[in-house]
Amino acid sequence: MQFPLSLPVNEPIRQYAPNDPARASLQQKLKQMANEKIEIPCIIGGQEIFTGRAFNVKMPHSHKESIARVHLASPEEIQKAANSALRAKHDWQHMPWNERAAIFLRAAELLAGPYRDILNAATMLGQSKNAYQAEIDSACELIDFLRFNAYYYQQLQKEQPLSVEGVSNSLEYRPLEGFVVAITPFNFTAIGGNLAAAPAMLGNTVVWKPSDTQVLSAYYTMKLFQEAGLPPGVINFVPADGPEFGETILSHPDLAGVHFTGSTGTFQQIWQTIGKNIDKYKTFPRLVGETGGKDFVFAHPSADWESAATGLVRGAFEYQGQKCSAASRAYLPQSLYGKIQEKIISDLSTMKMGDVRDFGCFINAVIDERSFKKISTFIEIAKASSDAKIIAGGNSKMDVGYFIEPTVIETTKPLFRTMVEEIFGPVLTIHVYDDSKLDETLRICDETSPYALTGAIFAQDRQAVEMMSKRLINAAGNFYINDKPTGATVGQQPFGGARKSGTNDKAGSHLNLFSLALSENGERKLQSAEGLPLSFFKLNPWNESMLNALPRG
Ligand SMILES: NC(=O)c1ccc[n+]([C@@H]2O[C@H](COP(=O)([O-])OP(=O)(O)OC[C@H]3O[C@@H](n4cnc5c(N)ncnc54)[C@H](O)[C@@H]3O)[C@@H](O)[C@H]2O)c1
Ligand SMILES: N[C@@H](CCC=O)C(=O)O
Repeated sequence: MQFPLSLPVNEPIRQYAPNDPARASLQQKLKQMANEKIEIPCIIGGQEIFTGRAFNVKMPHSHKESIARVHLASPEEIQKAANSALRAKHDWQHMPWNERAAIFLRAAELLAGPYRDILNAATMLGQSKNAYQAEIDSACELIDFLRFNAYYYQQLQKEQPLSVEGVSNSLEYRPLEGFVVAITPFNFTAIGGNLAAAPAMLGNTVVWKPSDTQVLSAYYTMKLFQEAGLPPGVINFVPADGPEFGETILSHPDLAGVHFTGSTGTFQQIWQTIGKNIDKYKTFPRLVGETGGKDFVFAHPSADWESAATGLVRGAFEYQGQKCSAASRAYLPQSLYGKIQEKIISDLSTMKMGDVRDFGCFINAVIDERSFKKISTFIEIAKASSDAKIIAGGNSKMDVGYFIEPTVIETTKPLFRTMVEEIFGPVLTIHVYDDSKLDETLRICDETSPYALTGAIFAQDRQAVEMMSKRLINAAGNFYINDKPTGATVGQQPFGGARKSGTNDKAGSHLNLFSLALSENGERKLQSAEGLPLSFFKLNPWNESMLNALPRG
């Protein structure tokens, strides 16, 4: 590895076009993986533990096919994982930082090479992503997280306080005292890997609980880290029942931090449990949580209607709307609505839905039966209401896989239920506003949902862009201008939201490293002739990011 590190470039995205050899190679890996049924153990202190408390991993798009059996940790293994993290801490923390970073940079190289097909195939089969959606997640985004975080880690160590004559000040960047818990969601393989790897790179040791419905790709991510040379016990891989895991791990006295991504409800539960246990801990655990969203697209009458329609279709329906950033409510002016509606319906009619192994399918399945039923309930609510009508999609079937058509609801009520609640599926609700009611509609958009994750405005009038950006400043952590609200790229659009969307610690930037995984320690040495004693102070610069608005032209 080359140290010092230079600023990385984002990993190029493979397209998997019909005659591309990369496509044939990925198809072969899909075939192989679909035909094997692996046993997935807990990996604690480097040891594989097959607990026998097992369940089958099924493909969401073909739920009669099971591709793995996962062994869940009981409270006993969860405790073991915490103890293993504590045992590994001393040696790991004292390894030179560039040696630790080198392990994760090696993982990035392996993932860009021989592991690419493995992680992409596991993400496609286990989470029902098409090849392109898997590529931007489990290959490119995870590679970027690993490379950029190593670079940011290097850079932030250069952040040192002022020293004046006779006084030498320094900041030491060190891991938290205790262990860190990474609790990760189903929808992004890269988020799972990053939530575990980022604190580890900084010298923390970690207990990682992946989601039940992402465990296949999480397991291969863990194998990748091991192959890259991660010492035993630095990351302990513990598939487990969520609430049981929470109750057990969050009462451990050495809990130092939680690195979480998932729903708002789960994060609130974690926070409450930590509050309840606050007297038990040796330190105040750091809490970093990126959570739910009800992301909007707002078109101004000056908008380029074609861009707005494309932004809506891609923003709402890529990966079946199961991105926390997915557009799920839209405010469109009456003057443009006819043309936008026509293009949305026409674009959707070209999108094939089906199995991920058919590379022609843009739309695949939603993650599981629970999700299928929840999303279908929202569609039924719209069908039954006189305040709403379905203008595209609306059908679903689960005989083979959990398939829900991309569905567009139009409502006359801006506070209709599907405009307010997170659905996390392929459902977009549109409210058409009278052009003269722009001001009132902006207020409604800002006040409708408890979340503030992503949002996009479409406008060509520069004064309108300025005015709308100001009016919606607290409504989104990632704010897009003339672009869809999804697809943040590491290093380019640090990602995270405020209000009920999380602690806004901006994954994919140095701010995330400051926020969770570092503790800082400043020292002032007075070296006067009188021989004044050493004194000591602490700095606390880990405030929430100020990056609320990240305009992109
Ligand atoms: N803001 C972001 O960056 C971001 C990114 C991805 C997903 N999300 C959000 O995640 C949600 C979808 O993911 P999900 O369905 O996997 O979320 P989830 O909240 O159901 O699960 C997340 C993780 O928490 C675990 N868990 C559940 N109950 C727990 C408990 N009581 N204690 C400890 N752990 C517990 C789960 O097993 C899983 O590993 C959506 O709300 C989406 O908006 C947000
Ligand atoms: N970072 C991703 C969303 C992650 C949440 O699911 C995006 O910007 O689309």
